[in-house]
Amino acid sequence: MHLRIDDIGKAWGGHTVLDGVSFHAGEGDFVCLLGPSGCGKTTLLRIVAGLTTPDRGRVILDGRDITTLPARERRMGLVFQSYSLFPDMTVAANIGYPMRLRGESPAAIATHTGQWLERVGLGTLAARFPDQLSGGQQQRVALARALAANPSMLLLDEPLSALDPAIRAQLRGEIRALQRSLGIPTIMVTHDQDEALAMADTIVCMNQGRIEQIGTPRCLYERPKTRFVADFIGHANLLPTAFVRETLPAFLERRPPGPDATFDLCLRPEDLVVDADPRGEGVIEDITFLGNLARVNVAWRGRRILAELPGRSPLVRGEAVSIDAVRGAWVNT
Ligand SMILES: Nc1ncnc2c1ncn2[C@@H]1O[C@H](COP(=O)(O)OP(=O)(O)OP(=O)(O)O)[C@@H](O)[C@H]1O
Repeated sequence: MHLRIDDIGKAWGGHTVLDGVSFHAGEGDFVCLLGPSGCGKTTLLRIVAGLTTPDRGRVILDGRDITTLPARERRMGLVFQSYSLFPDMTVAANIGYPMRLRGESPAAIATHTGQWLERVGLGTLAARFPDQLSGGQQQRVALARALAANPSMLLLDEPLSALDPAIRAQLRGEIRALQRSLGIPTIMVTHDQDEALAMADTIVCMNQGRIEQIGTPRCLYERPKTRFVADFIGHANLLPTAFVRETLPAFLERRPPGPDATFDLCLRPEDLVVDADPRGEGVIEDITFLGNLARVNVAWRGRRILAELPGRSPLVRGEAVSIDAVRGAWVNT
């Protein structure tokens, strides 16, 4: 299966929500639509699902234009933030529901339901009702129900955001492992950058209805193209070129910015080297010991820099330091 989104536009009541959005999801890809609240992620997912009609552009699945195809004919598995299970059906009946719709025999439904229950780790809970399950268990049921319909794609809208952090982290891994074993192309909406970095093969980073950048998690973190991406994914210390020229001349010589544009240097907290130095121009404002690393705020010529230093840093608050950068990315502003 291969999905191509081509130049999608959508407005609600004269307000543009999506403006020329294009990307593709290949065989087995896990794509995250990442961006702040209101940037159009859910609208885009609903357009893929066939629940919202775009004003312009096309949705192409395996070479076939499905832009106007009704949702029920698209065979897409959907999981939303709210669990949306049938409250008066047991776990087994919820999972078996799409198979019943397809007219499978009771024996086949029982066998397949059992297999799905095992796959999502709920083998012992088949007879329970949704209100007797934790949030994480309910999302596993929702996932199994979506997959039991044998969908061509899996579409997930903030499936983990109602769960507490420990379950969330565990389910991230489980969803990814299941998705990989099935090889089913998946699009997940999230506003959580950690979730996108941990789960995605490809991140589509959106801002105000447009795509800012598409790439692997590593690419977006290491080489953000815009200020928005640098700020939205991870922590970014953004330094204007003139400031870099004065403070990090050796770095500037090694890694000059490109021509004919305005650039800031994006330094991630772990890109910095901070050393005790009585003649240094930085001052440690604050230091937090985190076991395997120390997080420090440094006042540096009127700026505030966040650095993460490996190991058990001997630096103390108020100490003078010198600052250097081991790597960094130039970001167009
Ligand atoms: N059915 C609708 N009618 C009118 N406006 C809508 C409708 N659906 C979405 N919008 C508006 O479109 C914009 C984008 O909404 P959308 O839900 O796609 O964003 P989002 O990035 O998923 O945000 P969130 O993470 O908050 O859900 C918002 O301003 C929203 O109010």
